Amino acid sequence: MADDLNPLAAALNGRIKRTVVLVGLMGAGKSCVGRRLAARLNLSFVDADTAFETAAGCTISDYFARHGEAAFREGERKVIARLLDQEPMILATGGGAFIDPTTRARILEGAVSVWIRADLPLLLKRTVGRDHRPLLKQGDPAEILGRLIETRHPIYAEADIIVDSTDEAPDATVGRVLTGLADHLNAARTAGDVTR
Ligand SMILES: Nc1ncnc2c1ncn2[C@@H]1O[C@H](COP(=O)(O)OP(=O)(O)O)[C@@H](O)[C@H]1O
Ligand SMILES: O=C(O)C1=C[C@@H](OP(=O)(O)O)[C@@H](O)[C@H](O)C1
Ligand SMILES: [Mg+2]
Repeated sequence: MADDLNPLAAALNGRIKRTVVLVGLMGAGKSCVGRRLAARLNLSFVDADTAFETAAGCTISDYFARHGEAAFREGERKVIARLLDQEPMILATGGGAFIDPTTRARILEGAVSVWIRADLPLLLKRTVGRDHRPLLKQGDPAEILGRLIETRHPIYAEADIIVDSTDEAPDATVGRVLTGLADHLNAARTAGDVTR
């Protein structure tokens, strides 16, 4: 129930000193959960994909078609570096952002990272019929996502916090992120890390 989240969010009031970066595969729910999480924590929400599209003046699909994936990755890296220099916020990244070694190093050094983890059936269910993800149009989405699970999951596992997204309402995942953040900050405090 949504109201159960209030005490969890209240316990984090004033304790978020670094941007919280959501990572994970397409369809995991980073954008959806990130927006709700930000509202709960009274922090601003930015979706790195939207920020990229604003900077580029076109959709990610159009950008891929015109300039290719490598150019997108370069722009994505710059957009996220700029966002990480701003005041703490909730930042939903696109699924490939944390895979870039430079972006990953910056996130691990200066932010709190949360992997929103979901299994293949759920990722498929949430991405089917949506046509704004160019990578999923390059073949069979199940095969593509299956391959990305193999290559990317070990990298997402480097995140500070791991939260499972299940076939429940988005607020169930928001609650797990809030709990994960509280545990993470408590552990950092116990370890004497006052920067977190
Ligand atoms: N429990 C849930 N958590 C997150 N997203 C959900 C959930 N249930 C349905 N969705 C839907 O799944 C779709 C994909 O989510 P999105 O946030 O765009 O994923 P991502 O940004 O990780 O690619 C959205 O349409 C969202 O509304
Ligand atoms: O996984 C990826 O490489 C991508 C994920 C997308 O974002 P979402 O994960 O929010 O769908 C978007 O950045 C682009 O289509 C590439
Ligand atoms: Mg997204």
